Parts: sequence; structure tokens; C-alpha cells
Amino acid sequence: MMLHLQRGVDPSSSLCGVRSQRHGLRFCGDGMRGDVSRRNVVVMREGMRVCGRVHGGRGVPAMGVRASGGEVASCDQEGEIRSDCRGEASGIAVLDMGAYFGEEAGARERFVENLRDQCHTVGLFYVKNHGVSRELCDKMLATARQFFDLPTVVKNEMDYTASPQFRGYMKIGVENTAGLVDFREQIEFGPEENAEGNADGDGDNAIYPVFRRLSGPNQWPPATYVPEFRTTAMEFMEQMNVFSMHLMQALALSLGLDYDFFDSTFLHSPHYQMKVARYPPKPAEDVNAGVGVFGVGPHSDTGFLSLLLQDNVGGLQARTVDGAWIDVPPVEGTLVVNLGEMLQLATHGYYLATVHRVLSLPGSRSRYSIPFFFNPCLDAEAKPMDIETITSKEWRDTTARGGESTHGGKNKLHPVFGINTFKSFARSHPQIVKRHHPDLMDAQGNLVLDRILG
Ligand SMILES: O=C(O)CCC(=O)C(=O)O
Ligand SMILES: [Fe+2]
Repeated sequence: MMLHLQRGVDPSSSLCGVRSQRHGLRFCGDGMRGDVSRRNVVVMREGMRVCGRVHGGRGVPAMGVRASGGEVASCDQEGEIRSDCRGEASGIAVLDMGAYFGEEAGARERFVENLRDQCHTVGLFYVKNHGVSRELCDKMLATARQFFDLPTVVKNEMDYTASPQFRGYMKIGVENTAGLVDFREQIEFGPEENAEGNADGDGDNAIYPVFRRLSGPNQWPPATYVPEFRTTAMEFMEQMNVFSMHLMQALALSLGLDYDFFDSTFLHSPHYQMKVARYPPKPAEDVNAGVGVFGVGPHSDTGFLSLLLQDNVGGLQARTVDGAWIDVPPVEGTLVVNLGEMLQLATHGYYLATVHRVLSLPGSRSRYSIPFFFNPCLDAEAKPMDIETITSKEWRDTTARGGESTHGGKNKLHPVFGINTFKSFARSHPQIVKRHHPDLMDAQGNLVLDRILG
């Protein structure tokens, strides 16, 4: 079995010194392989050298372990949105990225081992000292709230149906997850780029794979209403990217691979996706009428890594391998990390794509969250990993747990990341395909899957 994670276009880009055209990221090293003690992880960001150091992030309160239950952690600062709520952590691990970068002997090895353990047994954990500035996190949540407080008519000016890249504002009810309509409004973002491929039918369809149409510009809230939204969100995505790449390097080490194993598939131009979301409290009548309490129903994420900045309201829950739902309450200074199905696929289910959901209970206030999905270049291909590349005996001896996927059946994952992503957007938003990609739809309004799958 080989984790055959490769880019279709430029395999030589795995060499040291690959530079992201988009973000100016650069990861460099000399072939550290499974040797987690080497401290040569170097990131160049916007010409700045951030070598083995992280900034921001305060400590977390002591964790209390408790059994799962419907109780949701909340904070007493009514009305103020911050990321610093003190919640109990349901026994979910808090990994300290500061230890990974620090000088203490053995700390990096312990971090990596713990990471492997959490990925294998839970698939979801908190990370503190992640390097995404605390002030920026708070500002991101505050500007999100400013946006959602705007009149509907203003929000609709950036309606996602205007975007061939499926980006922009989606009102409540537009998205559904595993067949259940989500009870949240959100803005979809991706890397800020010029449109590639043939979005809107003004290029040559034949020369580009269909996933190139996912590249393009974002729709931004009007600066007159939320002046700092764009700069804040751009900086936030940048810092989340840097953190994600560090985590991918740590994940490579945790699998006994060279630390830069994933660099070529991600570094060149990771196709991340960010949602800025508001979950209003569910109307009590709906809940009483049996409509349910879900902001987002149970699902696993399709990509590689999902990172989450959540405010202090709570409501996120994860399902353990034993089938119990446990709270993933806000924990001060942390981001929640969960693994997606492509990583699960690549590791034969050794690493778990955890099923999770969001509860929106009546009476509580709106919850704001920023999920960030870190994914490889659009042309990256994920295939199951070569077991021989894994050095650890424990790994070889372990039977894969075969984590559950919510994307089985007709909606199977495609190994090429971009195709998979385009297909799932197209399935969820046929009206965008009809409007912007009419060549991908037949006269009956069905997707032309052969064309999408290439
Ligand atoms: O908003 C959250 O807490 C999680 C959202 C989520 O799971 C998703 O968008 O996939
Ligand atoms: Fe999710």
C-alpha cells in the first residue's frame, strides 16, 4: 500500500525550496525522515523567517474529563464574541504545538507520538500554541458578526449564485449535510486568485480539467459596511495555512515519513476552503415539532485537515469510535483539528475521519465559527499508502480500524482531490452548474458526470 500522494503536474516540486506562488510560503529541509528530533522546520512567510518558533496562544485551563452528554459548555460574557471561553474538554486531547517547536529534549518526539495516537484513536483534538495570533482570531470572529448583523439585502449582494467558484453568501437552508438542511448562514471563501479554466464559458473547455474552474476570486463584503473584513480574512487564511503546513509536516513524521513528504502536494497551491458561519439558535417550535436541533447534521469532512475556530457558545460534538457523542466545547486559545476522509483513505483507515455535528439549541445565542479546510493542490491524487514506507512496527502490526465515511455509496470519494471537490459542489449546487457551467449539465438538468470525472 502506498500513500501515493502526488501532484499530477510537477512531480519535481517535492524538492526543497518549493515556493508557493500564492502565499510566499516556503518549506525547506534536508530529508529528515522519521527523525522527529531534528529542528530544521523552516517557514518563509512574506519574506519573514519564522524558524521553529510560534507566536500567540495562551495556555489552556486544566482539562476535566467527563462522560458524553447533551450539555453544551457556554460562557458568561453575554453578547461578547471571543475565542477564549473556558470549557471542559470532554477528555479530548489538547496538543501543544509549542512543544513541537521548542527546545526541550524529547518534546517533539512526544508531540508526534501523541499526535499519532490521537489521529488513530479519535481523529479529533485541540491544538494550542498553533501560531495563529489570538488577536486575529478575535478580530475574525468580530468581523464575522459585523457581517451577519447587516440587513439581508446587503448580504444578498454577495450571493454565492453569482460565483462560478461556488463562493459567497449562503443564507440559511441553502446547504445541506448528509441529507439534512443546515441551520446556518455562511460565506464561502477560497484562495484569492484569477479565474482559471473555463468559468462562465469564455474559454476553451477542452483544455482544462474541470477542477480548474474552482480557482477564482472571492466575493467580499462591501468595505463601506465591514471595512476590515477583507484584510482580516486574508491574514487569517494566511496564518491558518502556515499552521496547517506545520501540522502536515508533523503528521508526516507521525507516519514515519520524511517531514516534508506532503510538501509537494500542498505547498505549491493548497486549495483550502474557509467558511465564516453563524448558527442562530433553533426556534423552540421547530425543535418541538421534531425538526431537530442540528446546526449541521452528523458528517465527516471530505478533505485532509479541518481546523476550526469557534467562539465561546459551544454546540460542536464528535462521535467516538464506540458511537457515543461527546462535546467538543470551546477551550481557551485552541483550534479544533479533525481529519478528513482523504487522509483516512490514504492511511487505510488508520487515521480516522471523525464524524461530528453541531447542535443549535433554542434559547441560546447565535454561535459563530470559522471552519478552515486545508487541502492539497487541486490536481493532487490520494491513494492508499505504501505500508513499506511506514517504519514503525506498531504500524505494520495494526489492523486498520476502517473509520466510517459519510460519503459512501453513490457519492464515493474520487482520488483526484479537485475532481472530488468539484463533484461535491456541483451535486450540492446544481443551479450554479446550470448558470455558470452549462456544458456540464444535460437537457434534463442532470450533471454530465463523465465530463466532470474527466
Ligand atoms: O461550525 C462548526 O463547528 C463545524 C462545522 C463543520 O463541521 C463543517 O462545516 O464541516
Ligand atoms: Fe465538518
